Amino acid sequence: MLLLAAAFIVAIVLLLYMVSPLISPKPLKLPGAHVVVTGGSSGIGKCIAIECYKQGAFITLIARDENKLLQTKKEIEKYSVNDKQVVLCISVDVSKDYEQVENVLKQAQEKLGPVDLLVNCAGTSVTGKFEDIEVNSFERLMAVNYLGSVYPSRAVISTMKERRMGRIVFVSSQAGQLGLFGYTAYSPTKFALRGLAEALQMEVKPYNIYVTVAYPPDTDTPGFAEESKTKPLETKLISETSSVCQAEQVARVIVKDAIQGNFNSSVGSDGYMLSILTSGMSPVTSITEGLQQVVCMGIFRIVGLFYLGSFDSIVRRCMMQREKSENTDKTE
Ligand SMILES: NC(=O)C1=CN([C@@H]2O[C@H](COP(=O)(O)OP(=O)(O)OC[C@H]3O[C@@H](n4cnc5c(N)ncnc54)[C@H](OP(=O)(O)O)[C@@H]3O)[C@@H](O)[C@H]2O)C=CC1
Ligand SMILES: CCCCCCCCCCCCCCCC(=O)[C@@H](N)CO
Repeated sequence: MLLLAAAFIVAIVLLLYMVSPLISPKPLKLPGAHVVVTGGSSGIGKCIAIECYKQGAFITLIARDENKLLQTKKEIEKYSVNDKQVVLCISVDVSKDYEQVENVLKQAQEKLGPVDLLVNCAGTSVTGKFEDIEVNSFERLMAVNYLGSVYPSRAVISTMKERRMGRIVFVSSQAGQLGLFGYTAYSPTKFALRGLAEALQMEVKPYNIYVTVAYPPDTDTPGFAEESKTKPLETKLISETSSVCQAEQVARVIVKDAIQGNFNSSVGSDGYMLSILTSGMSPVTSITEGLQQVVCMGIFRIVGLFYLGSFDSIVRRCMMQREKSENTDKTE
């Protein structure tokens, strides 16, 4: 009986591997490709641009601050691998006006050709307790992190469909896979990207277009330094569960997954577990990935419950500490 079951499983796995070419895309060739990186003037976006440039791509950087853009352009150009390579800078707010975004992307495509890979990395964060976060921050974060990824993607998708090729990356966050203390304004914007990515991927797969969602952990960047200035103690302690990554490392993983057309992109062992655990009904891009999800999801849920328990106890401890110090303040 056991033997029969084992034989059955082996047969299924073999069958799956036989159909695997149907679901695994052909890798994108970066040499000569046009890569657009929003948020390309700083942090993770900058490192993604450098990584692609090192592999021979032509780059368009998009961000608001012109000086930062020019400075980054110079920095990237140090890594050129041939003398034809170009770094184009475009100063625009990706979250304000769709027509403006569409226009600048049209200009970029006139100069450097149709976009082969769009990386939506422009984003920002605000942390704090729900009642302390200003109401307009909820709107602003949704505009920058979510709509700021919708607009550039919407502007390039028709050409990608016509060419029957293209890659789109959405940079979400581990905070887009689980909700944590302090991230009531930020997390929903990153969860939203996942919904967008799943729906879009189903639409464009027959056109040979592949979508990647990246879920980076805390990463050492100017944005992270800014965020840390006002982060609640709870958020800090919870985040310390996993260590801070280098932007170069995160960028390398994202570029590799985008080239391969992987739907999911994660860094580190926590990232791996979270991605398996939260894979839900997301598309699968390799048989091995699917099998890992089937086998590990239950076990990782158990691991996750322990993490959640420790997060709850951090929150409770901080609350008691605060109440205690408020009481001593009163009696003094
Ligand atoms: N660092 C981290 O710990 C993590 C970051 N992430 C995500 O990765 C992405 C990059 O983060 P990080 O490298 O830390 O960020 P940085 O703050 O270092 O860089 C953000 C980039 O986005 C640009 N940008 C911001 N707002 C806009 C806008 N409205 N229009 C156009 N460009 C804009 C900035 O340029 P300018 O201000 O000139 O416009 C800058 O180039 C974000 O989406 C973030 O949420 C995810 C997980 C962890
Ligand atoms: C099996 C389950 C394992 C669970 C492990 C959970 C670890 C949680 C740590 C979360 C850190 C939050 C990252 C947010 C980063 C971010 O987006 C901001 N820094 C942006 O600036």
